[in-house]
Amino acid sequence: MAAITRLVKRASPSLSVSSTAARRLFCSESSSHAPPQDHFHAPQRKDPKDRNVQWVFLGCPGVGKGTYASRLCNLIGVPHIATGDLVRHELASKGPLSSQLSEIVNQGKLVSDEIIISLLSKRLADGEAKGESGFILDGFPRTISQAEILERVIDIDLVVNLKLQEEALLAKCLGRRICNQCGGNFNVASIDIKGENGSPGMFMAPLLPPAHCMSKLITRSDDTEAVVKERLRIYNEMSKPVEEFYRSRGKLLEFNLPGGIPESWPKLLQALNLDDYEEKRSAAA
Ligand SMILES: Nc1ncnc2c1ncn2[C@@H]1O[C@H](COP(=O)(O)OP(=O)(O)O)[C@@H](O)[C@H]1O
Repeated sequence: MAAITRLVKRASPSLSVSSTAARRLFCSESSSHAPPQDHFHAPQRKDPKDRNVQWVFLGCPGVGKGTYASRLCNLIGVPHIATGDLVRHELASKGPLSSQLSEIVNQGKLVSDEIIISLLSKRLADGEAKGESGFILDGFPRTISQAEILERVIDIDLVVNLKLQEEALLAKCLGRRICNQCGGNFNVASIDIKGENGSPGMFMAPLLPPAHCMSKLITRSDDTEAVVKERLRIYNEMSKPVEEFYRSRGKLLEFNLPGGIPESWPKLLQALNLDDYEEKRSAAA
């Protein structure tokens, strides 16, 4: 526990400071035959005191990375950058990549490093132009090669590995709903796992939308049972090793979700040393 506290303190020294914009990554116009890392310009590395946090959220599909990462981003004032959202945005824009992407995503496969890095670089460059500082990355890196490329160009302070009992993951993915008007994320699954043989039970209440979103709910095209199973398989094969990559660098914070948002959110804040963050921030203002 003490080691985790030290890790979190080291990773979030400037949480209460609205720091100046740190230099981020840019998308270069390099040839499509160049190795993926050549799509990044090396950023100027800044002392963590002079910028906001640069965190990564890892975890299986359905674990709730997006939910917790976006709540934390609202709390600490950094952008939530989810590569899945960047891919879906590209798909919806019907741009040159969209037909290629839709086939890959709807089979539950990973998009190539080259495409994902070019989407991420563009997002970071746009953010820098707007004066953003820091981020929480969600869904990237997802392979060892992505982690290595990222490490070459930017400092990651902390990696939060969210974990949930495996039997809940499929149900959580199948229960996901998005409001096609406001873009809000909801979940209609009610999960009630009985504890047995010493393993704890777990209850997760559905996260229902407000009445005005109810008739506008849509399901992601890749949230079908067959595709989710394939995504879970690919996570175990390609993304699980990324946990060890960061564990060996002393950057991994393991967090077992004890239940739904009401049970998990306060505990996550505690684990991140942010439980009294709002009070500290108003005291410092
Ligand atoms: N870092 C990445 N590398 C490769 N493909 C990605 C990456 N991030 C997102 N994708 C693509 O976008 C899809 C949706 O991603 P995401 O919303 O993060 O899904 P999940 O619910 O599986 O975490 C993935 O299945 C994959 O096809």
